[in-house]
Amino acid sequence: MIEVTNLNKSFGKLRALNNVSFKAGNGGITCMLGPNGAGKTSLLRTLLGLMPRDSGAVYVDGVDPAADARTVRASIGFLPDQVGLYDRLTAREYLSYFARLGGMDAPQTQARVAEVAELFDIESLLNRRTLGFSQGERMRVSLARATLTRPRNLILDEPTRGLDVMSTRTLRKALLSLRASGCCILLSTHIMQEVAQLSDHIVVMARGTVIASGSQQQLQQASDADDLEDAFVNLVATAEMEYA
Ligand SMILES: Nc1ncnc2c1ncn2[C@@H]1O[C@H](COP(=O)(O)OP(=O)(O)OP(=O)(O)O)[C@@H](O)[C@H]1O
Repeated sequence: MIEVTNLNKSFGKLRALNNVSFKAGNGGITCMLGPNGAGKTSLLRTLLGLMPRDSGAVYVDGVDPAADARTVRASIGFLPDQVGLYDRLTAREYLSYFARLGGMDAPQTQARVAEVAELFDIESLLNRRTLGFSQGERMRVSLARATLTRPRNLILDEPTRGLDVMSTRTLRKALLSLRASGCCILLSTHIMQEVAQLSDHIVVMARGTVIASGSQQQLQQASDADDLEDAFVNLVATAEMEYA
């Protein structure tokens, strides 16, 4: 469970996060939607304690990342906006390394790597060095790493970038199965179809502020739109007009 209240973060004069508040519950998928520069990545980084906030409260399973970043990070699987693999390692070595870091012994590591490889359909990649992996292959290995330790919370920054239709479907299936197991999933994306198919709750951001939140139906009703894309465009346009 992730709870954010009145979160603020500025870079010099630029207010990247402006009184942001929302909740992402367990056993649910919360999708964060926003135009470029809305503050989505800044928000995710602040939640992990990777970036200090100026003010406001953040709790992940009741723990403040500013007070105990270690505990919070141990409870979160994170897919960052830039995924980096260790090029000299095979995908199996890479995943095993993180499993061991997460406290698994050798047999547990072997079993869990096999499970996530199946979940993200990367069995055929396991024995290849990650150097030269395609964007989609890198992404699937990174998603497998993010879920390795069965985190109670999963934070994904644009998880479908670079994925083809089949891989996107594999990801969708994996996320729904993680949701069913009670995981709190928070993801940022630009892809409306993904939000429409996955979200239990949507948080729309623009210019560092939450401008709307609710179910897809609630957002469409609030903005008098027939589909999510129109709702999003209407909400952002209204916020931009108010800002101007
Ligand atoms: N380290 C930083 N230093 C200065 N400005 C930053 C920094 N990180 C983010 N910003 C600025 O904060 C604002 C929010 O950026 P952020 O990356 O959080 O947006 P985003 O919603 O993730 O955008 P996108 O969809 O383009 O990835 C932008 O104006 C960005 O230029």
